[in-house]
Amino acid sequence: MTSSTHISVKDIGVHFTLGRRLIGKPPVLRAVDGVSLDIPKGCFFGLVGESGSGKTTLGRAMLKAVPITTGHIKYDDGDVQYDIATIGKDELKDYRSRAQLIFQDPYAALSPRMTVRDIIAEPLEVMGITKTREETDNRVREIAAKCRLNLEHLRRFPHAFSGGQRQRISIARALVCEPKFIVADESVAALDVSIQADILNLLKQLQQDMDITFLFISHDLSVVAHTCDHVAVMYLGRLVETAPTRSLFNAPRHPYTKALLSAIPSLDPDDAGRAQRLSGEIPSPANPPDGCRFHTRCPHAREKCKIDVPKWRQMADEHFVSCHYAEELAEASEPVPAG
Ligand SMILES: Nc1ncnc2c1ncn2[C@@H]1O[C@H](COP(=O)(O)OP(=O)(O)OP(=O)(O)O)[C@@H](O)[C@H]1O
Repeated sequence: MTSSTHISVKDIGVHFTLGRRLIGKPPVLRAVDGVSLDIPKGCFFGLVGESGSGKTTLGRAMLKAVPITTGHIKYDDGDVQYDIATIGKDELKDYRSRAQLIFQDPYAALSPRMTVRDIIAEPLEVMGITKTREETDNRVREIAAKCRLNLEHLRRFPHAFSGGQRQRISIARALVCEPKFIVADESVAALDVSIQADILNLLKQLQQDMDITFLFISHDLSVVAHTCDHVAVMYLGRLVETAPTRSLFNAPRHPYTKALLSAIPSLDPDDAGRAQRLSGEIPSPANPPDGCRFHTRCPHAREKCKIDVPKWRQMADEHFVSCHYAEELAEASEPVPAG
């Protein structure tokens, strides 16, 4: 972990035990299975993959919101250093004020019986960050203004607001304690495209103004292209590729990344026939394929892919991939313009 690394994830596993068995061990679902990655300070770091690939579970592990089965997560914001996997109760309380989650669904996340002022103020009060009502109100007004909410909004209840406005309330609540690290889980997925752009711009602005490190989870690569500095691609509990956004979009190395990129709708009619559609469903993480986990859906899979787990290899500056045939396949890739 270098001094500019904010979060360093080393070989993290999150395993869920499924049901009970009278005889023998119950089945185990490895939602995250040996993931390592570094998120630099101030980075807007994207995590992408299909539904069920383990993105939410990995994000929650970084917030210590799910039990971590194996590995370590080193957190260093310059003031404190913690290992999130083994963090104690008192340190966890402090960590909760430094690391926050922005939820996917702005409709479900906000209590309908609380005013917007109280929704935003709650984390300050729960963590004991402010001592007087005046102090709390000042902090609430300050963050509300940054999130483009006005004083009139603060007196109302969430049902009076549109999806985009509710997401701004969720963001204000997540940022009121001035966190250093944010996990934004599909934070724009439930919104109309025009509102999505508005919220993404707001998140980027806040990230720069407040010097926050972001883990931005999305299944939508077109959103990631315009927002993130660096991207990790996840498949069935493991990372298959990580790279700076431009490098990932211009020279994708893993067949899974290529398939995700080619599924982005293009305005160019000449591109219509080029999509390498992903065939089949993602297998269950309770019973993953041997060898390369993607081999059952990979158009380039060979015998080796069914047997040997591919090594994590560096292909270019900060560009890593786990595919036996990444060099060969790279030559056949079609660049996709990044944002
Ligand atoms: N508490 C749990 N108990 C058992 N299995 C779980 C639990 N939480 C998640 N899973 C399983 O772990 C796997 C990964 O789920 P996860 O939600 O992390 O994926 P995801 O990539 O974020 O997908 P989505 O975009 O649909 O949220 C899935 O198979 C899911 O069913």
